[in-house]
Amino acid sequence: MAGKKREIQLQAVINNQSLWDEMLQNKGLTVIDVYQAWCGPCKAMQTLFRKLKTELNEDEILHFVVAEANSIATLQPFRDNCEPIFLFSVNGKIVTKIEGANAPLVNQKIINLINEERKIAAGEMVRPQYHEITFVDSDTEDAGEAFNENVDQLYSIAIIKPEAVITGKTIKIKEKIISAGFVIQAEDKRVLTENQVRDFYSQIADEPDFEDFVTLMTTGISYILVVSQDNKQEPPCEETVSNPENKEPKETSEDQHEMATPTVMRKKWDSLQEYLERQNISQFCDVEENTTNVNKFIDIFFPDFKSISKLEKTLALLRPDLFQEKKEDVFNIIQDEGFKILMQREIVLSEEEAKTLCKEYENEDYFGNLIENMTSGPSLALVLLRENGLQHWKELIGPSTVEEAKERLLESLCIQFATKSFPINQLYGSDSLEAAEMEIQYFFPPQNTLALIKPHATHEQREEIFSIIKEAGFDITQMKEILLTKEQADKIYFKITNKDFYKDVLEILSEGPSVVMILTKWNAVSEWRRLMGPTDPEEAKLLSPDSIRAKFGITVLKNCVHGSSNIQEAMETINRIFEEFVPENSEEH
Ligand SMILES: Nc1ncnc2c1ncn2[C@@H]1O[C@H](COP(=O)(O)OP(=O)(O)OP(=O)(O)O)[C@@H](O)[C@H]1O
Repeated sequence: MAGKKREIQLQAVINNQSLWDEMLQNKGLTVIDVYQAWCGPCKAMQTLFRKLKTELNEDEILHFVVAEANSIATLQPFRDNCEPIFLFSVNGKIVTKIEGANAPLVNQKIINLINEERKIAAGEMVRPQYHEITFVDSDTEDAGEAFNENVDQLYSIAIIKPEAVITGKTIKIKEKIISAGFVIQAEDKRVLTENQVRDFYSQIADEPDFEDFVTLMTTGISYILVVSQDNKQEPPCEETVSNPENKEPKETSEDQHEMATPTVMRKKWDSLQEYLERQNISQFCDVEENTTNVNKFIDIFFPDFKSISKLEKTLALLRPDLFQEKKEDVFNIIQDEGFKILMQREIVLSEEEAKTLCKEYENEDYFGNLIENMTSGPSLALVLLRENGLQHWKELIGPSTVEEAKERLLESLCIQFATKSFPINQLYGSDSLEAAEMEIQYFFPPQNTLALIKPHATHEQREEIFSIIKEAGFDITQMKEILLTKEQADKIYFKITNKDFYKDVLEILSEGPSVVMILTKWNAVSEWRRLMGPTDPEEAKLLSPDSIRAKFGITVLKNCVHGSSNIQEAMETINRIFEEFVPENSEEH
């Protein structure tokens, strides 16, 4: 069989360089599943490929192949890669790659590229100038950067139209988007210019009432969202629809209530457009998913977006001696180098943790002393953020041992902060983006809290609170707008239902819909309480003038927001209000 191209079910097997070169002659899109001989092609994705093959029905321009990394010279950089890799070749050029069996991402990429091919074939679009990607060996020093190139996040642009904004549907639409596992990466509200409308809606420019449509779109505020698939969250496989009969959206309050129920889930691999259509809300929100157009509109609406999305997080650690003696010096350097400290935490490492962190030195004479030193007092763990942050921190701190730094990097922080008794770099930085993610999860495990924006908060105040939440680094993991009946309110305020003032709390809550959210980040419960400020807005104004209650609270009852008091209460209320929610964090299972 070696050297022969063989059709197995839907994927051709490429197992030598000449078959690879031959494959590059394919017209249209070829999806290449790069596999390792020892583990075989990715079985989990076969179902997706089969589905797409049938649904798209494009035998001439859609091909699937499996290629064995070790036997093809071009694929050498991927040898021994543990994760599956999917390459996308268009007319013989590898235009992009996705690491990991991320079905929604792969699905969307294929649909986008095939849609482009169809448009090109129909003369509706000129073939873009593809930038062919280069493969970098994951063992090389550039691994961090290479990984960054590989993270092929797929974005969509969604425009919530003025008629939806003015009739108060914005939050409900955003709530649906978030509940389905999409992530709103950026948003802006503005009155679109005529040119922007014409550009975004160029495909319907020939329709007879287009000019009226342009007028409508330019006479009120629209919301523009950049939405991505949440890579971490697999949407549920099966669709559960709370009320399948209700196909026609209505403008009534009943409709609003229907839209607020979060029980309609995204089908596996739905695109944002498909999802909104199935939710009967696509008439309020238009979506652009074509990669080329999305990039263009991101540049127009969010010119800083790309530089922001290049920001990298890394874990940094100041070992005990350095933390005690020179913390300020290190902080000054961190600031001067343009890093933002996202989180920081003092931690006394257990022996086991120190041994895991210092595993690379376990055969050295000094290993015992090293572990003793590492466990002797608090270390400081930091999460740093900066463009190219991971690599930059590694370069700053230098090699992991003083001996090595003396040989080749005298200007490194390793030398600057070296002590006679300690042969190891007093500073640590993650080795790769994957390692950084795991280490950050370890040192800063995410926690969930339940947050509420009370009905009296105005639309503008709500928006400002969302900005404060984002700015503070929370993820809004779930969100719904609901009228809190007594039954619902009891689930949140179960600890105060016997208080005299509880009837007043219920009255305040009955004045209109509240926004209920699950906020997620390290230390979420106390962080959210800190952002809220003291219960009484008057006290908040004195003690915490920047807090939400100081800014927007009116009275103790109308204090704008609520948050769980402790982790236990957060877990209980989240379970009661978001019954379908399964926390990712083991601490909360
Ligand atoms: N003495 C009071 N009189 C009137 N309303 C009160 C009083 N104490 C609390 N409340 C209202 O009840 C809500 C819940 O009370 P709780 O004792 O749980 O307050 P909290 O933990 O300080 O704040 P929250 O739980 O809202 O974050 C408060 O946010 C406030 O609106």
